[in-house]
This record gives sequence, structure tokens and C-alpha cells, in this order.
Amino acid sequence: MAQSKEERILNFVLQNAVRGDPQSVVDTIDKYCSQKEWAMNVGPEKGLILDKILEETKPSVLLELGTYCGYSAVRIARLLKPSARLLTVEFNPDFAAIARQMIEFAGVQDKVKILEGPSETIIPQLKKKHEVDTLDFVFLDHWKDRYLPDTILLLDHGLLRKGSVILADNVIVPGAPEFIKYIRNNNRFECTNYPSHVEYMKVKDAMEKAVFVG
Ligand SMILES: CNc1ncnc2c1ncn2[C@@H]1O[C@H](/C=C/CNC(=O)c2cc(-c3ccc(F)cc3)cc(O)c2O)[C@@H](O)[C@H]1O
Ligand SMILES: [Mg+2]
Repeated sequence: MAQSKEERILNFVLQNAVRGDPQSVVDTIDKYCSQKEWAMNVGPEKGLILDKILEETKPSVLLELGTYCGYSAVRIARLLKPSARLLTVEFNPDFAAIARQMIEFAGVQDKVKILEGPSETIIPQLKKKHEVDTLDFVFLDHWKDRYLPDTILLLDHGLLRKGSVILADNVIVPGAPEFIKYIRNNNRFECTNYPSHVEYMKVKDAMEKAVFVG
């Protein structure tokens, strides 16, 4: 069976990165995806914005929607304090399997738990099944038309508290217009836009940070 692009990315990491070194895994994925095959990782430029916001927020309980190959899960986990936990949601079993191996190779498996399934099913289970009280940080990077419905789900299930940070990738390309319209017009969120570029390309993109005011 021919290899998928995601399998090729994972194999390149297994053969070229340093086991147990998350920075080398991040750098190796970026090297492959900028030189050989483009892939929808948040990438190095938007990744630095993500890093900075994580360092400002110092979150303990984090949720990511859209694990894909695990690039941002490894990138996030490498900055977390030992007691912090990242739950990352992925409904494609092939991608989840790739991400699991990526996360284990990077040595961050103690901080990251992959929840396999659709976000719309998993979000309502977070409190009872995954022992979440409220979320300190949410990274939205899954289907762009699901950013808004899933944000509303987070609100409806009492998963946000005063100061919870939602960071959304791709608010220009591919774009999440309904999410942006809602979040910028909702006085319970304080929004900041971070202009950048699509990963590994010169095309303009941006991330949006929305802090819940409670
Ligand atoms: C809806 N509920 C869901 N629950 C769980 N996992 C879900 C999911 N939706 C999608 N997913 C998963 O998230 C991932 C989807 C990500 C979608 N991302 C994009 O489309 C994307 C696309 C681009 C992009 C940019 C420029 C361009 F020309 C073409 C594409 C750049 C990005 O940074 C992107 O994030 C997959 O792994 C998918 O299986
Ligand atoms: Mg993205």
C-alpha cells in the first residue's frame, strides 16, 4: 500500500529527529514540509506566536481541536510545566495513529492525551469522562466551519472561566468568518489579531486570540 503524506512526514521524523527532543521533532517536520511536501501544520512563524501566548498564559489544562500529525501538540507540550496536561482531539484514525507515534517519539506522551473522535461528541464529555473542570487554553485548528459551533459548545458546557484563552489558527486562510464575526461582537470575549502567513508559504494569514472575560 502506498504511503500517505502523513506517514512520510512521520518516517522522516523517526529517521532524522532526536528521540525525546520535542524541539528537534518540530524543526524536522518544518524542514520536511517546507522543502519536500507542504502540510497543514501551524508551522514556524505562527508557531512562534503560539509559543509567546503560551508563555504569557502559563496554562495547566489545555484543549486542542484538530491534532493532525501532532506538530502543534508537540510544540505546545514542549513549553508546558510538568503538571500541565494537553487534551488533543482528532477524528481521523489514521492521523490519530500518526500523531500518537509523533508524540511518543518526542517524549511528551505524559503531558498529551489524544482523544479520538469528533469534537462535537468529545467536548460534552470533558467534565465527566476526562475530569476537566475548566480549560485554561484552547487551540482551534480543525475544520474552519466548526470553530464557531465548538466555541458555543465550550460555553454551553461551562468549560471556560474568566481568563480562558482561545487561540484560532487560519482566520484569514482558509478563514473562519462566522467565528470571527461572532467572537469580535461578543462582549464576553476580548479579541486580538496576530497577522502572519500560511505555514511554509508567503500567503497572508492570521491567528485570533479571544480571552473570555467571564
Ligand atoms: C469537526 N470535528 C472534528 N473533530 C475532530 N477532528 C477534526 C474535526 N474536524 C477536523 N478534524 C481534524 O482536524 C484536522 C483538520 C484541519 C483543517 N485545517 C485546514 O484545513 C487548514 C488548511 C490550511 C490551508 C492553507 C492554505 C491552502 F492553500 C490550503 C490549506 C492551513 C491550515 O493551517 C489548516 O489548519 C484533520 O486532522 C481532521 O481530521
Ligand atoms: Mg491550521
